[in-house]
Amino acid sequence: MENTDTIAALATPSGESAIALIRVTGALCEKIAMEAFTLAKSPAPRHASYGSYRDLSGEILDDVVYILFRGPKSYTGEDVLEVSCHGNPLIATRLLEDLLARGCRQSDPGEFTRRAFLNGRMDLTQAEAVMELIQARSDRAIRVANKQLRGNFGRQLDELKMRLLATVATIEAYIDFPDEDLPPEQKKAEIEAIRSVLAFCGRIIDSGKYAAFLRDGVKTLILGEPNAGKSSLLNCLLGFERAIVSDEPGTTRDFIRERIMLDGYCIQVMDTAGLREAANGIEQQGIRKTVELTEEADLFLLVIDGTLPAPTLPEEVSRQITADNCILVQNKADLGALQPLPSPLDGLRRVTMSALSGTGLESLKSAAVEMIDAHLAQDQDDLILVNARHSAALKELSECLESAIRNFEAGEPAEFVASELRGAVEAIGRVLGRIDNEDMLDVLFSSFCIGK
Ligand SMILES: Nc1nc2c(c(=O)[nH]1)N(C=O)[C@@H](CNc1ccc(C(=O)N[C@@H](CCC(=O)O)C(=O)O)cc1)CN2
Ligand SMILES: Nc1nc2c(ncn2[C@@H]2O[C@H](COP(=O)(O)OP(=O)(O)OP(=O)(O)O)[C@@H](O)[C@H]2O)c(=O)[nH]1
Ligand SMILES: [Mg+2]
Repeated sequence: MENTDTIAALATPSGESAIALIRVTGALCEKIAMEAFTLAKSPAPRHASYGSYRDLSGEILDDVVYILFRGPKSYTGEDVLEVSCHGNPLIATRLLEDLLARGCRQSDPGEFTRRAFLNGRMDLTQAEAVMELIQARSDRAIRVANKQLRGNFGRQLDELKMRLLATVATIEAYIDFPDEDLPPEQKKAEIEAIRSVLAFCGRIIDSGKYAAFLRDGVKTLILGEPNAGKSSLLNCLLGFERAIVSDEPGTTRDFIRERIMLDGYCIQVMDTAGLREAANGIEQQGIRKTVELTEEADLFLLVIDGTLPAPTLPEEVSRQITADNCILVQNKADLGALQPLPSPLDGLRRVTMSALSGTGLESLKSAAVEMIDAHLAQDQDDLILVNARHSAALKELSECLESAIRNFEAGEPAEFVASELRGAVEAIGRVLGRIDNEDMLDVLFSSFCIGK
């Protein structure tokens, strides 16, 4: 086996805490446990024991709880020793130093999970899900990462692989009989089968957009004329006074970004400079930035002062707005009679509210969640946290499949089509982690925390 050395790391954040956990994995675990806890025989596997940890000089460092997992029934698939000490960073550091003195090496980032992967405990999509889970910023992101950690994506890819291999088998069965061709009916069915794999692949690639929502939050831009109450709305959504509010038009110049949670979604809300033509100098720069931001926004909250005639939006902005991605917030409803809406604004979903008093805020929140559910989020059940590595491999896979379909239809030799499909099967294998490239693993696992 390539990983024979024993590695150790603090698995909990450094700093004062109730308990700190140090994890060790590799061949030395059992020996270390017996020596540090002065045991006559090996501790029962997967059994929590209380004991005094003595360093190499025999001094007691702390009274701890420890567990020895015997490989392969452990997180990494090798022997694992976990030591929970009192959560003083000085104690944890001394324990770790003693483990190093006993022959362990400080682990690299992600090295425990890398070993779990290399020892066949999980495929690469599951290893990636571990990191997604740790970094998830919303309940929904956690739910999706958890599914992926349980092997959801891997199973879907396996299914695609089986379907392609079935087609390869059918095609190859005819290679041995040069005088016989695949019957046209069957050829059609096989091409259909490849097409359905291709479509599935396309859906996974497309869901990358939603994966980005889960990772970074739905990018939501608060837009509108100066003084409409955009900054008041931001403050109202956040529940604290984040942005400066004043009755002077042109108050907000630089955009302000904050995160909120709405029904398990992470929302990245941005308050922007009010749009108007008369502006100059710094305000004009702020407006240019607002227009730039509209290009990458997922959702718009268009705020208007409901008591004034509705504004006309700059063309670059109105181009980005549709009934599927924009909520019209008719603000200042507390001031009484609201002006009628001109077209095309009357086609937008509308919420009447007062950012000053908070009336209508709940309707705005539910309208936003409904819009995300209906138009932005898709296929939530089978969702995958698509990353750049997956997209690249899936695009390669799609190209193999497209080319196989083309050549199959053009009547190219069966061997040729079959070999292209085998190429596609290999591309699936690469997503799962059957890879020939250590460097790629280095890059992937280096983004993990130490001790994970
Ligand atoms: N103390 C502790 N808590 C932890 C972890 C850990 O490593 N240690 N984990 C680390 O991320 C997560 C849990 N993941 C784990 C995954 C597999 C095994 C394990 O021992 N698997 C064995 C036995 C399975 C069984 O008994 O059903 C196996 O798969 O063979 C342990 C933890 C979160 N909490
Ligand atoms: N009555 C009433 N006043 C409001 C409401 N919302 C905002 N205002 C007032 O409208 C003025 C402008 O509010 P802001 O939130 O600063 O407006 P803005 O859209 O951010 O303005 P700029 O940053 O200049 O583009 C302030 O005096 C607010 O107190 C509301 O719902 N009702
Ligand atoms: Mg403002």
